Amino acid sequence: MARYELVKRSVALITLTNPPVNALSSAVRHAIAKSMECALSDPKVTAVVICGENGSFCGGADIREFAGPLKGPPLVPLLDAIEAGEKPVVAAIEGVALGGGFELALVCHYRIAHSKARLGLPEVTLGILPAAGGTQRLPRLIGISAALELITTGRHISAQEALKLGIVDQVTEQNACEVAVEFALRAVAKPLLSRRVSMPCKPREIRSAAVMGIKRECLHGHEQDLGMVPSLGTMGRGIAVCLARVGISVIAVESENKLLETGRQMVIGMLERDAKRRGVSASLNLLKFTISLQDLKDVNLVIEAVFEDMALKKRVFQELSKVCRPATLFCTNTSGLDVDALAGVTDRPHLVVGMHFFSPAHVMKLLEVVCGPRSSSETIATAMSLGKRMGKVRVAVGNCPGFVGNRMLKPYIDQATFLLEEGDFGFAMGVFRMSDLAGLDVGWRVWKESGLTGSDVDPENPPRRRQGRRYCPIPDMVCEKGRFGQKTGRGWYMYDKRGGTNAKPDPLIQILLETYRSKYGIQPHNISNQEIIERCLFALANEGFRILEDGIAARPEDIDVIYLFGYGFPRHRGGPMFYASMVGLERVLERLEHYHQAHPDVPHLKPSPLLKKLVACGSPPVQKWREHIKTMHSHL
Ligand SMILES: CCC[C@H](O)CC(=O)SCCNC(=O)CCNC(=O)[C@H](O)C(C)(C)COP(=O)([O-])OP(=O)([O-])OC[C@H]1O[C@@H](n2cnc3c(N)ncnc32)[C@H](O)[C@@H]1OP(=O)([O-])[O-]
Repeated sequence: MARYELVKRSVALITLTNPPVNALSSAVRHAIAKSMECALSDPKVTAVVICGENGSFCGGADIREFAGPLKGPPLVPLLDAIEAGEKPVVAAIEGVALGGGFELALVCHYRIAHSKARLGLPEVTLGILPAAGGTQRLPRLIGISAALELITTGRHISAQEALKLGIVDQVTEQNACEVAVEFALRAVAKPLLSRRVSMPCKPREIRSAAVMGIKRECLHGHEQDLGMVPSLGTMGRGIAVCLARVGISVIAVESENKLLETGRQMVIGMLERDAKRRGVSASLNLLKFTISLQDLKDVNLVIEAVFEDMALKKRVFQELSKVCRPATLFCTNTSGLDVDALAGVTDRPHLVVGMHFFSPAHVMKLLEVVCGPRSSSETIATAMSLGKRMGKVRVAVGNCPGFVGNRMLKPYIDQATFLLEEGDFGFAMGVFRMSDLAGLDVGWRVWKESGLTGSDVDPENPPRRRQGRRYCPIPDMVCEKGRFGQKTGRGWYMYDKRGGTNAKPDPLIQILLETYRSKYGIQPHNISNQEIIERCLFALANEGFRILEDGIAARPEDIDVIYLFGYGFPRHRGGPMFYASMVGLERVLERLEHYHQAHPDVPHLKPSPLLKKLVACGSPPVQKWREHIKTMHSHL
């Protein structure tokens, strides 16, 4: 029922022989157990390959034995023992690996599939669930949502899809068994721990990383030849410094020699100042600067920090897929773009993750690690552990526009814009100062991309409303005047120079406001500090409740950490969610209801269902909110 032979002098080849589909009958299970015992105890054997006779790996539990009592060794402990063994086991999958056959492949440390192979967990079609570890191992390998889809539909997938999902390590057109034997020989010296799918996920050790950025100016004109245009922008420089100062070798990518030299000097200067301050020597020998993407072929990980433009980022990842080794992790430093859409253009979606650094990256503590639906647990664990090594406060978040921090910022800024006043709440800076610092053009571009403003939008039809809700066009008007904030020396405030930080009220903004109000017949009235605080901060927390409901953040404390470390939320207030609990959820709900009634065209003021639910449950303390949240993100 299984043939055992030694090939290439050191590989134990176990061939299942139970026609027609090598199902796991009691005799087959018995033969596998005996063969594994031989392989693990024979010192000549350094690796094992399991395959099936006649071009079929294994069709699963033997349906013909379903009616009778269980005989022979049970499958689960047998599979656990294969996974736990100290010699690498490679599955050579030809034909089918279904049900228990797929589960057998999942306990092997590596999986090689023939291009025509099909894999799946069809148990649901028989009215049962996978019972030999598939429901546990598959989600660990490819994430809950992808695994759940396969388990609940029973769908068979092709070898190519299995490769994309990260289920198999290699697809071959040749004899899968022969390829697997060669693969097994190469796997002999490698550590097995991270290959055991059922074991807790271990992060990879990152020794070398590449950081690449593209300046906005490079967006147009050169885009056809991406290999030539990468350039180390502000974020890229900060990230390179963070990596080098913790002992990781860094290749920083620039687009041309002139930019390369400027970038090199800036990074070296930053590292030297940092080392002096800390009383250590600067790790300059870890840095390499290049204008060739080919130099990235051997790095463990790439952090892409190009200009925030989806088309551009996609092209970068397509190029990286061609250049880098298949095992290289790809991280995108984006402040809100769809990480999964980027993963989708690569040849390794499971190795793609978001790393949202905050500017300046070598100073700001916060790092949002954005888990795409296809990011593998190992990829996320590696990004989290790399962030830890870089001294960051890491928060794993889900993938949605703006993730956690920037998604919550939108209703907060909206309220401030509607009010056009500053609150005095103890924030490191008010909304308008913060917007000037971040750059007003950033939000303007996002609004244009989402069709809220721009040349295609008629601002008067209807006025002050867009996409069925209230819209304040004043920020657009400020941007149209070329006032992008501190970097242009003018924004909501005026500054002594470009890049200056000394903000003064600008009479021109006052004139703009007055003209605007008179055009639309708006009678300005006094707004109390209390209303300013309530509308801004309760809208902020309200979005936080929605984020919890959507499973984008795992717990309210994570949201608070993001706001404390990334957005200057006053420490003594504990973060927006803790603040809401201190004010009292009932009060927050009552005020939001009040403001939503007064402004029914502002959906962000509508109390979230989770807030209502928590109030209905007697307003439990923050640490108990999790018990009331239905949606849990697979990776958080
Ligand atoms: C602890 C348990 C854990 C586990 O989670 C539970 C399971 O694995 S549940 C199991 C999960 N697995 C499944 O649900 C797989 C169900 N099987 C299939 O989907 C298709 O048969 C397969 C795709 C394999 C081949 O399709 P195709 O090329 O169109 O060919 P075909 O359809 O004409 O079949 C050819 C011959 O193979 C025979 N046979 C097939 N499977 C088994 C089996 N498991 N056993 C025995 N025999 C099996 C079939 O009866 C037929 O025999 P015959 O004497 O010539 O009449």
